[in-house]
Amino acid sequence: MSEKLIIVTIDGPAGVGKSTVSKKVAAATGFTYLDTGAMYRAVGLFFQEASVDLDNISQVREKLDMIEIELFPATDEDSDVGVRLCGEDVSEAIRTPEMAMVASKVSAIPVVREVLTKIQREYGTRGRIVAEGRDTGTVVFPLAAYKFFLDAEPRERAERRFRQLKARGEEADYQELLRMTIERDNNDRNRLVAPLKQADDAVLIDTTALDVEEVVKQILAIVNG
Ligand SMILES: Nc1ncnc2c1ncn2[C@@H]1O[C@H](COP(=O)(O)OP(=O)(O)OP(=O)(O)O)[C@@H](O)[C@H]1O
Ligand SMILES: Nc1ccn([C@H]2C[C@H](O)[C@@H](COP(=O)(O)O)O2)c(=O)n1
Repeated sequence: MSEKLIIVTIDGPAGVGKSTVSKKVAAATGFTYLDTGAMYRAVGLFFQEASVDLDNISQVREKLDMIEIELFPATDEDSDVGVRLCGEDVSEAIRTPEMAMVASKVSAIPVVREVLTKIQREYGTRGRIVAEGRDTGTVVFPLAAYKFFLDAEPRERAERRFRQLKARGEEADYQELLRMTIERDNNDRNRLVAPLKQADDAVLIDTTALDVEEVVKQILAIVNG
């Protein structure tokens, strides 16, 4: 496969470190980072603000047709990618734990996945992409050159999110974060459409006892061959 078409996928459950690791891998390889979760979060915010009844598929379809999502690069390795929703910068609004739960709910709606997967694949045609999410290696880019599945114990992932929120000076309740992590895992793993699972040809990395740099090093050792 020509180098320009290479895609790297990094999937895994909530709070495992996908975004952090993907940004570092993208920076190290000069690839573009694609945060597919940000798209689901943006759709969740749009639906919440428009009071969309998620069980009303015709209303969901109608509102989906109105959505314009634009991702723009993070200002630095430690910040999240920016997102404009219908022209409005919602980069911070989509990053709350509550919005993560809304995103997890809307991501179970087939037509939402259909629309966002199409957009994600359009990004992929450019090649040299590090895509992270739940289904990037199983559904979005099944022919990706390198696939990784990051995992860690739920308590460790909730602890990581707790430390992340505290470092941002935000209020955080560990027990609530653990509950939300487990709920999101159940939603993402058990939904009928594009459930969270390791692609058969993905490299599994249990990050429970690894730090960020150790995970990035393992990935780059494979990608750089
Ligand atoms: N291997 C690791 N060891 C310790 N901390 C980690 C590790 N990987 C990531 N972290 C930290 O865990 C926190 C959550 O990471 P990140 O936001 O990248 O997770 P995520 O998988 O993208 O989560 P979500 O799917 O909920 O968006 C961050 O503060 C990050 O620095
Ligand atoms: N490829 C993806 C990415 C994300 N989702 C859903 C499931 C997550 O709980 C939610 C938020 O994602 P995050 O920003 O936490 O990675 O969006 C999905 O179904 N498929």
